Amino acid sequence: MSPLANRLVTKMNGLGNEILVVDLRGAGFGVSAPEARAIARSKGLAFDQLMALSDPRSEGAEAYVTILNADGSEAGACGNGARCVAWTLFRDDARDEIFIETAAGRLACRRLGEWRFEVEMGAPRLAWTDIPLAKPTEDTTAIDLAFGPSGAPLLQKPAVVSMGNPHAIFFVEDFDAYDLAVIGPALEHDPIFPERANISLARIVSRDHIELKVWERGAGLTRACGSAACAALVAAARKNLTGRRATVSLPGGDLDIVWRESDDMVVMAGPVEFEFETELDPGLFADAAA
Ligand SMILES: N[C@H](CCC[C@H](N)C(=O)O)C(=O)O
Repeated sequence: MSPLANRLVTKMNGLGNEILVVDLRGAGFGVSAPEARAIARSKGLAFDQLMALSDPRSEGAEAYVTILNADGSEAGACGNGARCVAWTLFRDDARDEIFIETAAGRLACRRLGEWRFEVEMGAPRLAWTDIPLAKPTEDTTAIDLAFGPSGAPLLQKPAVVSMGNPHAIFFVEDFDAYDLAVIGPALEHDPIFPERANISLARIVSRDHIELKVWERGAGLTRACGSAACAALVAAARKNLTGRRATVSLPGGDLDIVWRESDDMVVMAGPVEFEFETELDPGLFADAAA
């Protein structure tokens, strides 16, 4: 019998961020970008990110998680997706803490409730080489990037943070003055970002509350982005606009983010929603399973 027989595709969302989870552990291989798109196409499923689970690569982890964006590109981090993966793993596990592995490293996931999870997203990477940027930049809280007419740019000097994936955050007063559907793709592909970038607009509501809108690399405008929420809190704290803990309100809802002083860890807590499960078509992996 194919190692892919009787496997499921789980459709979930994290605050409206559309997530597919595919558990391929024990199949002996992961899922490639074309296969991810084939899975979604075969089921007529739209997704922002697909989280493909394969066998863990280190002791004590439940799975290695490959994160694929809607455009097939691979992402190093996905906060909303990590919470959805945690829900699928905790279903059959009585523990309250498990570990998953991603390209960004080993993430601790904790159950806070039946539909609420916390993920330790790792320490922020703040050096220009780690974002990465294409040119040496001393101050990553305000980089040399602008959008709009050179004489009077509409937006300029974003902060940049990597959570295992690149984020640029512009702090603005009035969201309605900017069309992120136009600005996002222009800046996602700006040559300053050799690996492209997720582009966010952040509005400081108070010292512990940020409003955020995100244009996601490889996925476009989404209802929420967990790694962007983490990046925005880190950037705001670095610029002394907030403390090291804030509620981040995205179009899809709120995430609670803390940037721990003791170990530099960024911790994200938020809800997940289960939508449905459907059979995975082994035929999509014909060459890999052969
Ligand atoms: N939605 C995800 C972020 C995916 C990031 C992806 N767009 C990239 O970095 O390429 C989240 O909740 O963190």
